[in-house]
Amino acid sequence: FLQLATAHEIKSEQGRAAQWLRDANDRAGRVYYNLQVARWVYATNITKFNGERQHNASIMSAEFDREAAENATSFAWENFTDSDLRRQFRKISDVGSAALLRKDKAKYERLISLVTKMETTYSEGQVCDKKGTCLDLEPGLTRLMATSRNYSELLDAWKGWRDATGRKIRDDYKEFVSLSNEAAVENGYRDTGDYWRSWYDTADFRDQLEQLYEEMKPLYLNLHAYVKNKLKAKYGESLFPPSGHIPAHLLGNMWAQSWNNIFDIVEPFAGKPSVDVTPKMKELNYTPRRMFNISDEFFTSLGLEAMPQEFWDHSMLEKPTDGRKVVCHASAWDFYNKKDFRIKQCTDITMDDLITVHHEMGHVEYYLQYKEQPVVYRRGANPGFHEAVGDVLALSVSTPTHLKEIGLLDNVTNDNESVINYLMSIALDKIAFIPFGYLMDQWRWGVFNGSIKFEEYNKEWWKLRCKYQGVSPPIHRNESDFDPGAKYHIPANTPYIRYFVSYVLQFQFHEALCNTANQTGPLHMCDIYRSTEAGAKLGNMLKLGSSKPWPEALEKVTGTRNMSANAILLYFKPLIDWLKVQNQGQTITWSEECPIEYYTTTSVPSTAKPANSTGRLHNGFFIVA
Ligand SMILES: CC(=O)N[C@@H](CC(=O)O)C(=O)NC[C@H](CC1(C(=O)N[C@@H](Cc2ccc(O)cc2)C(=O)O)CCCC1)C(=O)O
Ligand SMILES: [Zn+2]
Repeated sequence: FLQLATAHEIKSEQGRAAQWLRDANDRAGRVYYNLQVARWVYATNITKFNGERQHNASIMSAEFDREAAENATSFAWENFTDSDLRRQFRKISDVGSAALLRKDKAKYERLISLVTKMETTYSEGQVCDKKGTCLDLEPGLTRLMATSRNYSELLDAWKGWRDATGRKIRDDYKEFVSLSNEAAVENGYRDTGDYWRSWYDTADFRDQLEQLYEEMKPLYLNLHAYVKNKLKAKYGESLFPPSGHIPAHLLGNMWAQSWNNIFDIVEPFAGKPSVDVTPKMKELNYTPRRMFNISDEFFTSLGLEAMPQEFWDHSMLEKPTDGRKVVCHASAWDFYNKKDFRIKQCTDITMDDLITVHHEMGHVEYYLQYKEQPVVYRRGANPGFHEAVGDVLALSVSTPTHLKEIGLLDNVTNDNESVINYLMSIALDKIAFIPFGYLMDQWRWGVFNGSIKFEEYNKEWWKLRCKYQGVSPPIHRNESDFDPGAKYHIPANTPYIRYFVSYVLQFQFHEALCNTANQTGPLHMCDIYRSTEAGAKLGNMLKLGSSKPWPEALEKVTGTRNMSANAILLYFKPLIDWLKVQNQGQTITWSEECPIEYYTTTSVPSTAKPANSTGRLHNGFFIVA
């Protein structure tokens, strides 16, 4: 047919196809708007009724996607000469899990019901003490993990959270995996992980990730060794397994994924102006609204879009006090009508949450910048780009000079010791995260491709946690536990490698924008505040959405088409050198296997007791006195 077709016929078919696409994009906008509204109503008011409404909206949206993909096949789009039409058709033809709808509607309904059920179990999770006082994850358990310095109190919260969430969704997750894989195969992929990686459109993606991890590993090993020594001094050597791992509940965070909350324990040089502005925020009676205004003002100082009035009118910036159950895990929302954009966050008055505010607002800025694109292109260049935007600005906001400028620091000293203190505070967030950001989807891809069996979900999770993060479970674990399920993104089925990619990209963007802003000092002191040139460079990339391959978007900002760890290593260079001196003569690695015996059954012999321990280590367990 094509050989015979004249250029004229192809041209007229492309004309018809372009018209069909415009119409399909318009209809998609309306369908997705209704889906987002239903999801928002449920996330901000968890009730049975709202859950059913959300479920039905998800079915409608999936039906639309499937039908649009079906109609797209009536065009010979693979042979179009117009590469943009081809790109739009390729994206419309990829329906994701909605492919299962075509094969078996009941299975698709089960798939989305399982995700809603797991995410709801997670969001309703609580830990109650003997007196019946119950703590939610936000703010109660998060504050406890950040501020408690009591080994067994931390352990109770750590174990309690896992009992209240992971353990409860273990079987649901197993069923979810098989349905999700069935959908992926129906959509033309080997398994769900294969589908998720396709969004990066990079042939050797896993090799590139491994390479980036290896380049950053020395920095992590040195930080881990230094922090472990400080924690041993604090809690006592005997509570640390001889294998070299750090018990996972001592790092100031429920998942040991960022360690900034234990800065006071690891601070290199005492007596310097504090880099933790949380006390100052409380002293100045900061409100969530003020935190969001600070972030909004940073974006507009760059010449980027301000949050529209609808954002301020309809966002949920605080945890409701009217008894409503909500999904507190922060999130940013595009309603695909070019007008409604929101953030839902149970904002706490902390530096951590000020960073999160910038992170979420970064998502909304991306939505605002690409809102004129066809709906199929209203995505990040790749998911890592979407996660990097807010964090890039937060790197500037976190500098002592910027914090002083906005009144959160009284005085700034930039002698060498202050610089080390500052870099340590940022490394506890950014470097500590690297192995966690890497291992989350290593585990999930293994589950999806079948190399990690259901009977070993938890064992394989802890093998990765021990190998990459060098943290170990502070209490015996078995296969009734499902510790991955205690991390939001697993029950909520949100992919995670995007954050690892973002932590690499955000330093590449930071370096490039600092050059554009003529910031000539060291990279870690750069603040792009008020640089409209930097803002224009960033904005022009954000406007692309996913309309171009991500290396092209990266090149527009940084001049290179490849991810590179050079920028993050440059940023932390003074700290790396300092840590190497601190760790001289020390072993900075740990034994690969976990310092804990596995009970492959689903119960644990009575001999192994929870560790409210004397600290004596007995075949991997802390035994009762
Ligand atoms: C409708 C919808 O779902 N929208 C998407 C956005 C989109 O795709 O358009 C969305 O809002 N996702 C929520 C998710 C929330 C957070 C998260 O989960 N962060 C990771 C890792 C991390 C931690 C610290 C940090 O500074 C940066 C990353 C974690 O907490 O483990 C919680 C706190 C920060 C970001 C997010 O914003 O990425
Ligand atoms: Zn994000």
